[in-house]
Amino acid sequence: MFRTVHGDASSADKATRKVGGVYVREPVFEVPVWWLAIRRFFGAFGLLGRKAIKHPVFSGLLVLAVVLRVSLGSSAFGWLLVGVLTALCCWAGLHWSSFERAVRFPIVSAWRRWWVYERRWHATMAVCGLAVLYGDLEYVPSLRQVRSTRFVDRVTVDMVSGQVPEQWENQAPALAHTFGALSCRVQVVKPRRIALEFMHADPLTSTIQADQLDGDDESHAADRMPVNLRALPLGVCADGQPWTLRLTTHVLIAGASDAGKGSVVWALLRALGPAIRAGYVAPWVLDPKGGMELSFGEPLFRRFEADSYEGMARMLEDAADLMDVRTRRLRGVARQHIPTPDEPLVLVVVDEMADLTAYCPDRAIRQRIASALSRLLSKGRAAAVHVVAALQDPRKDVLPFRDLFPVRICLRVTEASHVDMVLGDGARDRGATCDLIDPQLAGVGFVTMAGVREPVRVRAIYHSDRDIAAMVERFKPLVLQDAIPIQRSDEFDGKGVDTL
Ligand SMILES: Nc1ncnc2c1ncn2[C@@H]1O[C@H](COP(=O)(O)OP(=O)(O)OP(=O)(O)O)[C@@H](O)[C@H]1O
Repeated sequence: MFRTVHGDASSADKATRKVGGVYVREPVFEVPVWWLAIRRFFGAFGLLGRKAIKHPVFSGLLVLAVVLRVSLGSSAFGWLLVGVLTALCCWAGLHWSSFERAVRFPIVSAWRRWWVYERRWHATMAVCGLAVLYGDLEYVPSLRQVRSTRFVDRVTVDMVSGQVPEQWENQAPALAHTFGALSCRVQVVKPRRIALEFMHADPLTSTIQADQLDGDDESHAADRMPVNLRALPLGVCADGQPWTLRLTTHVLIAGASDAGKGSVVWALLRALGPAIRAGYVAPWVLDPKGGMELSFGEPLFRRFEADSYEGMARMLEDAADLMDVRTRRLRGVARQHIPTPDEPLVLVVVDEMADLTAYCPDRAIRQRIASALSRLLSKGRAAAVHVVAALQDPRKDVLPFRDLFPVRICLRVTEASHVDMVLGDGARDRGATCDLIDPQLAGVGFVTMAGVREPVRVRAIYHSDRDIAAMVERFKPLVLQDAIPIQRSDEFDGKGVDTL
């Protein structure tokens, strides 16, 4: 292999290097200075050319500007520039979000790539032990792409051979500090490629207002579900993107007192608002805390029980029976019940689950509740009978069925051990530090999301009493349907139906 060596290094001693434990003396050629100058000159052109190809939009605009300047002359070109700037300002004023996506973010990305990352890349990789030495050559992970948004820089990196994402996860705090970010998260894009998400501003420190994510589209056709159950907007993720929930199964919301569990429930009810109004979703609500939290929303609910444990046990049994009836009807016909106004999705909302499963003083009722809940949680999904339960204490003796909730949201908890109980083993080690959430940040928590290895930090929309009153007025059902026909599962004979 030939290397360029300079000055003193051209002496025979310095041209000696160690390869695989053996010292090798390489040949040294004397090269005239004029040849080196020519090589440098053309080398610089080559570099420029490569940069131009790498950034085609920027180089295209530059070429266009030069061509226009030459063909139009300076004053016409000046007016053209003023026109373009005015058009950009109008665009920004009229539709800021599209302007940000198309103009601001690409410019910010290019700037941050150069100023924040590229300048310090090599040194940072070396200092953090992410550059690999092989023989006397140093292999540095290559920085492929930087995409900046308002809160996050997503830096795509090709790892060098022999590296695994865990090495980068171990260095994530050091990388965050070096590049001046609040945190760094490592995501695997594909084998050998990862994305580092540097959060440089936290969108979750301010309260998310009810109208901030108001994407309700009430112009849907009357003959289909007016909301997307696979992406119900509940709040904002730490990268500034909307936090959406897939309501195709049961959901557990865990968090200490005042952690903001109520705000998640209200955000969910609001996201379902158009479907509640049109009758596609029927909330059956149990508020064992005496109706303090959820009674405001009573006009939205098909059934509401806040006073008696007996009534709550009865409601859960009814839901389980309804589920059984639907399951029998679906057998051999379909694998999933499609909600309609006549056969709506039943959303069983329980404000404090421990009140029913652990603190209810009547043992017989507790057993009825446990039996109905375990039936619902093990089978309710296909029959579109979903349970959404809030819970303060996630220990197994308080909620023995917590593993039957496929979707789990963990807000602030009082003990580190609670995090893995809610989100699953290893969730806290992967970054879900729910026990460290600032008590001032009610509604902030972590969720696991499909396709993302690490738990995602989120904050729920906050609904004030006035927002809730407006929501109730806006989404109360158009037709008062106070009954869902139910056949008791133990009496099912395929004939008549009871009506509750
Ligand atoms: N998403 C949020 N954003 C901002 N503030 C919030 C949010 N959620 C709740 N809060 C604030 O925290 C307080 C407690 O919230 P909430 O009643 O929802 O908590 P909780 O977890 O249901 O408590 P508990 O279990 O004691 O009923 C609210 O009164 C409100 O002031």
